[in-house]
Amino acid sequence: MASAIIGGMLENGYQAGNIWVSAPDDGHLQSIRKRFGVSVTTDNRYCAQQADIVVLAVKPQVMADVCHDIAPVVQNTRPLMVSIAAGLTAETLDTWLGGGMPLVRVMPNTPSLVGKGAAGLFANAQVKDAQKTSVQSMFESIGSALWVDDEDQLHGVTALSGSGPAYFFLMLEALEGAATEAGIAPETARALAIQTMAGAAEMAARSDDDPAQLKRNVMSPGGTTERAVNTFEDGGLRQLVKKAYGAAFDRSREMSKELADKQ
Ligand SMILES: NC(=O)C1=CN([C@@H]2O[C@H](COP(=O)(O)OP(=O)(O)OC[C@H]3O[C@@H](n4cnc5c(N)ncnc54)[C@H](O)[C@@H]3O)[C@@H](O)[C@H]2O)C=CC1
Ligand SMILES: O=C(O)[C@@H]1CCC=N1
Repeated sequence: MASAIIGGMLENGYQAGNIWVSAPDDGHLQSIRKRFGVSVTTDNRYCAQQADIVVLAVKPQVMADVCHDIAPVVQNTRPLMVSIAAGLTAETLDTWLGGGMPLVRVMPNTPSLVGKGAAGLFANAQVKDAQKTSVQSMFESIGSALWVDDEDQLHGVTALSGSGPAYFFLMLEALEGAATEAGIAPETARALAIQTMAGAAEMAARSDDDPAQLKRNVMSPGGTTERAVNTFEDGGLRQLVKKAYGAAFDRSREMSKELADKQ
């Protein structure tokens, strides 16, 4: 996710010379330096010390250690902290960082890698408007960025756009599999399925009609689509989507509680 953010920022006029990246593996860092021209270090404290904005992009399970390590530095320099970790609340992160920090939580997604990300953002009370604008333009450089007023809504964003790419990849896998079994060459099945998904998404984004109407426009009475859509409905697709969404939502809440207990 960090590489996606850096790539998007550089393509949109941010200067590589203003970006520092820290990670434990020097080999990995050197490939990032070559790819993006950014400055690199294995020292998280040194990295944090350089910054007006510190983006925390590690896995939730290692976040406590990273925050405790940089807390003395950021308490001194007071940069804006941005976390992209799933589940970890602003309060938990702020506690780990020593308290009183301006902090934005972002839930991005992997299509950020191709500039088509969808991110939900939440700012704590310490964040100034100018800082909100800076974070918003960072994430708009890799897709769309929408604020939520209530941090709890980030669970809903995680279950929607954070995890969402996987739901659509699953649909692609299933469609491609069905078409291949019916005799279409695998590469043709994949190409047609991908283009159909991309085309449908583009139409939904551009059209004044809602998805239900766009769906009806494809369903000729007595035709093939009507038969397939009825099969989805009869098979309980809506209930299944609701259940899967709820499972991701509940897991996000559960992770918040588990991680808040970690010191
Ligand atoms: N993968 C996804 O679809 C999404 C991930 N996220 C969040 O983004 C965060 C990162 O996830 P990914 O990019 O998928 O993981 P990743 O494993 O690809 O990246 C984690 C990075 O952290 C670095 N790292 C590990 N230990 C470190 C330490 N002690 N100090 C500094 N850097 C360290 C690693 O070098 C690695 O580059 C997670 O918190 C996750 O919840 C959020 C939205 C979507
Ligand atoms: O699956 C996860 O926990 C992370 C958060 C959203 C996407 N990947």
